[in-house]
Amino acid sequence: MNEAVIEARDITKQYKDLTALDHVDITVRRGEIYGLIGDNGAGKSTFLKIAAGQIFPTGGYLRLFGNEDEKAVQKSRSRMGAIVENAGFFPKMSVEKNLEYYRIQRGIPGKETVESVLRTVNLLEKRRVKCEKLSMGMKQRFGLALALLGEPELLLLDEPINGLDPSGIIEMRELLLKLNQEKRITILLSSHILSELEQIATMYGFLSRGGVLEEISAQALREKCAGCIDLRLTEPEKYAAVLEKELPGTAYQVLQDQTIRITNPGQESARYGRLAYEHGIGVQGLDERHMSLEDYYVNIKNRGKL
Ligand SMILES: Nc1ncnc2c1ncn2[C@@H]1O[C@H](COP(=O)(O)OP(=O)(O)OP(=O)(O)O)[C@@H](O)[C@H]1O
Repeated sequence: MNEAVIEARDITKQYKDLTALDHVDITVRRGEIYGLIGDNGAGKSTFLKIAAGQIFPTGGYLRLFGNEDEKAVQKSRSRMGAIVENAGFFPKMSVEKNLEYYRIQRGIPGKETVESVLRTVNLLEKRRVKCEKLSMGMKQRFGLALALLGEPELLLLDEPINGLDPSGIIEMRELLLKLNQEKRITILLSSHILSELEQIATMYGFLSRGGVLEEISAQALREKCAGCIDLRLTEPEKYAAVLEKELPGTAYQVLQDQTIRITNPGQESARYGRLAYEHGIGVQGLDERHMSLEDYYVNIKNRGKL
């Protein structure tokens, strides 16, 4: 297992009487693309801001690149790049001049750095364009260029695909994959667009109302979502009992709408239907499906509410 680059333990953030984060444990390991998932107000941005050092937790601690001591944590932030707030820039200044300004301000050596990051994010030909003239997608990539200035090992990105059109989304997805795979940059990002996240993330953290519901690797999640069969039945409770007796060990959930969901079915779907008929239970519908990240999220969120 790769070393942890972020270890958040028991992190709490209190804003007067509002608890934005409540004893949160999150571990991000080197090489991962870690997707933070949660509804509006779940605490994603708050966590990213704490990791980026823009705000401080009211409880718990954060270990960065193995450092826990306050000063060492602060120092190790030079190894990360972040777009957490909207990337600040001087609207009337060109893309290149803006980046050059930030390079100098942050004490990053090498005049060629600006050209190199512009090439990485595919903005080299827009170098002389004023920032205010950039499209939304270009602004997002400009923000990424800013975050990449210090050659970070870790990127923190809050909603990097928010507001992008379909081609902007594809471009950003390919860019993030390239940074992760070719430059070996670990990425922690939040997104509401689960179908997008599903295409790049290797690890997920589900946040709800300031707490972590679950951390799970993309591989484990794929296995869990490998397939399921939804059976709509006249007597779901009776069927559950039959299932436990006839096919012990079958993983199932009783859903609303008279439905039983069998996860990771070990049998052909017809076998589950036959089992109902054999016990006098009517089958009103049988639907074989794969769970998406979105389905999974809805499921664990509902479980969290119980
Ligand atoms: N500076 C602040 N002062 C007071 N409350 C705040 C502040 N910043 C955030 N909050 C509150 O903390 C909670 C978590 O907010 P946060 O922005 O972290 O959520 P989020 O998961 O990023 O949501 P979104 O998806 O809408 O960006 C919310 O209830 C929010 O209103």
